[in-house]
Amino acid sequence: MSSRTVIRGGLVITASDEIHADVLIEDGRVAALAASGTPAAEAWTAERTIDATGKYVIPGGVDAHTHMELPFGGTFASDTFETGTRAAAWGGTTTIVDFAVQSVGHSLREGLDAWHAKAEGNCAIDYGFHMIVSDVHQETLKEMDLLVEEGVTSFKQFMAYPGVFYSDDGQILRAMQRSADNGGLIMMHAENGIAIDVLVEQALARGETDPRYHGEVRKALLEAEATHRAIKLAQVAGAPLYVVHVSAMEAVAELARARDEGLNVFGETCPQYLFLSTDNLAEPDFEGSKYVCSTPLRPKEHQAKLWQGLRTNDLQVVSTDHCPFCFVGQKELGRGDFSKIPNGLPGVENRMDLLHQAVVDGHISRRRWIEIACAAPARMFGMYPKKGTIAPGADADIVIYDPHAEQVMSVDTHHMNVDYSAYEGKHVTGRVETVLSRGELVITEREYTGHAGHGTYTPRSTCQYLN
Ligand SMILES: NC(=O)NCCC(=O)O
Ligand SMILES: [Zn+2]
Ligand SMILES: [Zn+2]
Repeated sequence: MSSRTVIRGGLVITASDEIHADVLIEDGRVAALAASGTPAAEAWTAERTIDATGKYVIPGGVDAHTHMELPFGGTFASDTFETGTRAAAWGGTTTIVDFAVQSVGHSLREGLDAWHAKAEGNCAIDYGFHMIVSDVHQETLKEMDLLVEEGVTSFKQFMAYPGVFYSDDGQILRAMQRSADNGGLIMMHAENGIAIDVLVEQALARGETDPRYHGEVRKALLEAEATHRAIKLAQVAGAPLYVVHVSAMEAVAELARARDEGLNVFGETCPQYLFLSTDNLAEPDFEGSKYVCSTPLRPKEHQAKLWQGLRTNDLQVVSTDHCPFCFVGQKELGRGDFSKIPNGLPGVENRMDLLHQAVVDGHISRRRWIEIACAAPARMFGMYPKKGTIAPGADADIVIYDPHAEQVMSVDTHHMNVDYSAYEGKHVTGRVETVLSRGELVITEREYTGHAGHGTYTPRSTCQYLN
């Protein structure tokens, strides 16, 4: 028995088009689009009709950087796959790509299996995995080939966090050479962690223990240097490179230079770098700890260069790096020593709204909003056009978005499992009203109607964004 839904009267926005169209959904997929009011659209019959008059009809968001339940600094990110994917749906995101972790001394397979076990049966929306590679040796390199074949086509390496996730330049080069052969995409956490650890030690010895020193020791120049080094290593390996959570304007300049040379080098930034700054890190009474993440928040003047990079396509993707830790009991682990504050911010629920606010503020166009939040991440990580657009054959992952609704972001109203909002009190225009995931209603006129276990694992093809 086929099931049909029709969404009528909205403005359908994709990365390439804006059209007043009705959307026909059949068996979880987009079956057809037709201009609203035309005989073709009027002829459609369906079991369910959703009125989207005066609303936007947009692809569900694709958040390609989340860390549900990530072990970090002696604790775990506070959102589970159940709570985190539910919150994502509330915010108009219908696909996440989370990071499975290889621990040192263990195989990629063990890490991936553990992350499958955490996610399976618990997700409200679809999910895929990247693999964090912390221990590069011959077996790991062979396993990378197998993972690419089974749909885990991207690998994160860290130039930061010595002794935990860190890879040295030789390990990075070997993994890049492997990905040049097997089609994988290396995602780089680009900060010079060895130099940063020296600065951390020196700051603490001077008695500089407050959260704001986290931002001071993790210098923009050390992000730029690592970005430059990663680009050169990728060039030597003949591999593409995706730099995650870019926050420094000097790093954007490195990416822009590489792209001008025609290299397959890509960059992601996150809402926290676009909307927050070192002013937040400097908030008194340890409140600054709520804003500790790496790369760190930068002085406000970096924001204009990030917006510019998003407009010029020197940055292609905005993901959240959602990695929430509660203030009470988790961020507090770093009272008296900023280096012990677990790194990460909540945001999986806020991204689509914040980027719509960027449209309202004139930073980006509506289509660029959909490009950087839906289409580009889907293409970058091998899920397009199943995810990231509204077109015949695509999964019916669709958001009905009210562009005129006003909201105030707050811990009192959000759905993430964390005891603060990084955007507390921020007024934004626009709000998610209804969300469909593969044609099923997950949010219905601001009520949660989804369920854990609806979300399925999405194996991915290799990067679809290469020159
Ligand atoms: N970004 C951050 O502070 N925490 C999550 C781990 C990472 O992405 O480096
Ligand atoms: Zn990182
Ligand atoms: Zn991350």
